[in-house]
Amino acid sequence: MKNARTPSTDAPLTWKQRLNALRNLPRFFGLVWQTSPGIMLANGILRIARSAIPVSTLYVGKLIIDQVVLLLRNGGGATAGGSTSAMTWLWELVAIEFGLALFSDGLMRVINLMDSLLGEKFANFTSVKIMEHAASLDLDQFEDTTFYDKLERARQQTTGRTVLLSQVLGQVQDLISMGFLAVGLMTFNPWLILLLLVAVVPAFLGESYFNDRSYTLMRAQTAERRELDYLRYLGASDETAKEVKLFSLSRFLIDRFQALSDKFYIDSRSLAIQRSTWGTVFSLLGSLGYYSAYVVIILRAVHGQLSIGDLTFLAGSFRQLRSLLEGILTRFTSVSQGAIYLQDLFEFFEIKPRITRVAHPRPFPKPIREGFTFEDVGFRYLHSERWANRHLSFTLRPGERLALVGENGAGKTTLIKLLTRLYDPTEGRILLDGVDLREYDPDEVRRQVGVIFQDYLRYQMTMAQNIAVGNILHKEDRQLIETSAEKSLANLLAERLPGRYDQELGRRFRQGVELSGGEWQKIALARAYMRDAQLLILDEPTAALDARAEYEVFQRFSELTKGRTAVLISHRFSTVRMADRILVLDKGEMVEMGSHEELLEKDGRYAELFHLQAQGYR
Ligand SMILES: Nc1ncnc2c1ncn2[C@@H]1O[C@H](COP(=O)(O)OP(=O)(O)OP(=O)(O)O)[C@@H](O)[C@H]1O
Repeated sequence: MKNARTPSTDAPLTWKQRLNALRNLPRFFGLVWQTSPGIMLANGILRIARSAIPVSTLYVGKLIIDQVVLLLRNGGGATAGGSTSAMTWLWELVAIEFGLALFSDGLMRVINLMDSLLGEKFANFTSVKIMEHAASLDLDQFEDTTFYDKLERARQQTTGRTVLLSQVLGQVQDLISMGFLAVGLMTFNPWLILLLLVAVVPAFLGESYFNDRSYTLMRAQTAERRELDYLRYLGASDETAKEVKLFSLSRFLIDRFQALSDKFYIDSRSLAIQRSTWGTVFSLLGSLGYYSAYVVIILRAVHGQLSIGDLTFLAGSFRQLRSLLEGILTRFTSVSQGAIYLQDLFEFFEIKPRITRVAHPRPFPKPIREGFTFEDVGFRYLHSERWANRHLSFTLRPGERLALVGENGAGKTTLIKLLTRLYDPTEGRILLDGVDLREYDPDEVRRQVGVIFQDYLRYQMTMAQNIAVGNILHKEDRQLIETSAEKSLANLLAERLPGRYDQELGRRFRQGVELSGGEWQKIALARAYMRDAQLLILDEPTAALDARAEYEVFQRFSELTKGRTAVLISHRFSTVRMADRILVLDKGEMVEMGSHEELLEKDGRYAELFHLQAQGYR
C-alpha cells in the first residue's frame, strides 16, 4: 500500500499535494473511456461547441446595439431612407441571437443527459471493479481496519466520482469559453484582465483553504462514520432486533448515535460558519473589482473611445469572465479534492493479495498420497502479539478422520484456515504430498476442500441456492443439490417447506420463511456435500443440532467420508470419539495426539476434558 502518498489526516493539503492529485485524472478518464467511449467522445465534442457560445452571444448583442444606435442616429428605423437593409440586418442579428440561445439550451440539455448517463455507467462500472478486486484479496486484509477504511472510502465515493466527471468536463469547457472571452477583452484593454484577477484570486484561495479543511475533517471521521453506520444497522435490522429488544439496548444505541452525530454536527458547523463569513468578504472584493472595471469601460465610452455596443460587450464579457473564472477556480479545489478521493480508489486497487498463485502451480494430487504435513507451523494475526498457532508438527494422513479439540480460543479454527490457505503460516510450512501448499493454485486447493465454518452464512435466498453455494458452478444441478440435502438430512426439511427447494429462506426479502438454528445448520452441512472434495472439514457442524439429529448426521458423515480425509472440530466428545485420531490444542500448541482410547489411557489433557464433560451427564 502506498500510504506515503495519502495526505495525513490532520494537516491541510498543500498545493503540491493538490497538483499531485491531479495526476490521477488521466487514469480516471482512462477508466471512464473504458466505460463508454462513444458517450465520452460525443460529450467532448458538444462541450467544445458549447464553449464558443457565450462570446458569440455577447458579440451578436454588441452588433445589435450598435445597429440600433446607427438606426437612431439616422432618424429612426421607420422613416430613414435606405434603412430597409439596415433593418433587415438588425432582424437577422436578432434571429441569430435567438438561434444561439436555442442552440445553447439544447446543447446543455444533451450534455447534461450524457453526463448523467456516463456517470451512472461509470458508477456501476467502478462498483463492479471494487467488488471484483475485493474478491481477489486475502481474508486478513479484510480484518485490517486501515484496509477497511480505504475500502469504505473507495465505495462511498462512487457517486462523488460522477460529479467529478462532469466537473472536469465542465472545467475544460469553461476554460475554452474563457479563452474566447479573454481574447475579446484583451483586444480592447489588457488591464481589465488584471482587475479581473484581483477580483477573483482571493475568493479562490479562501475556497481552497476551506475545502482542505473539510476534506481533512471528513478523513479524520472515517472510522467514526463507520461506527455510525454500524449503530444504525444495530438499531434497525431484522438480525439484531431480537437481542436489542431483550436487552433494551435501543436507548443505549440511540444515545451513542446521537453523541457521535452531534460531534459531527458541531465540527461541521464551526467550519460552515467560518466559510460563509469569509465567503461574504471575498464576494465583496469580487464586486469591487467588477465595478472598477465597469467604471473604466464607462469612462472610455463617454469619451467616445468605445461604442455603446462595445460597452455592453465589454461589461458583459467582464461579468461572464468573472463568473467563469470564479467557477473554474472554485471547481479546481473540488476537482483536486475529487482527485484526492480518487487516490483512495486507486490505492485500493493497488492493494495486492499476498496469497498468490505461483507462476506454474503444481497440479493438485488426485488422490492425495501422503497427506498434509505441518512442519513447525506458527501463525500470528495481523497486529496481534499472540501466536494463534505455534510449533504445530503433525501429519493429516489421507483417508483419516481427525478431530481437533481444545478450549475456546485454542486455535482450532485458525488451523483450518491455514489448511485451506485462507492464511499463510507466519513461520514453518504446510506440505501437501511433500510439496509446500504455496506451490499449488489456491483456488484449486479450495476446490478440493469442502469446509463449513461455525459462522457459516445464512443466505437470504432459496433453499436450493443456499445449498448450491457449496459448489456454485453446479447451481442448476437439482439432482446434486437434492442428494447433498439427503446426505445432511436437510431433505426432510425441504419436504415440509411450502416451496420445497425453491422456498425463499430468511425474512429479509420477499416471502421468506425463517428457520431454526438446527435447520439452518443442516442446510449449511449440505454445502459440504456439494463438491466431490478430497478433504472435508466441519467446524462445529452440529452445535445447533438436537441429540438425535447429531447422532444421525454423524452416522452419515462417517459413512460418507469413508476413504476421504476429514477434519472435525467439536466440543462434544460423543462426536469427537468417532474420529480416528484426535489432536488436542492448548493456547495454539499441540499438547496431545492419538485415538480416543490412547488418549484416555494416557490420562492427560484430553482425558481431563472428556471426564469433565462426562460428569455433567451423570
Ligand atoms: N481474525 C482474527 N484476528 C485476530 N485475532 C484472532 C482472529 N480470529 C481469532 N483470533 C484469535 O486467535 C486465537 C485462536 O482463535 P480460533 O478462532 O482459532 O480459536 P478456536 O479454537 O477455534 O476457538 P472456539 O472454540 O472458541 O471456536 C484466539 O485467541 C482469538 O482471539
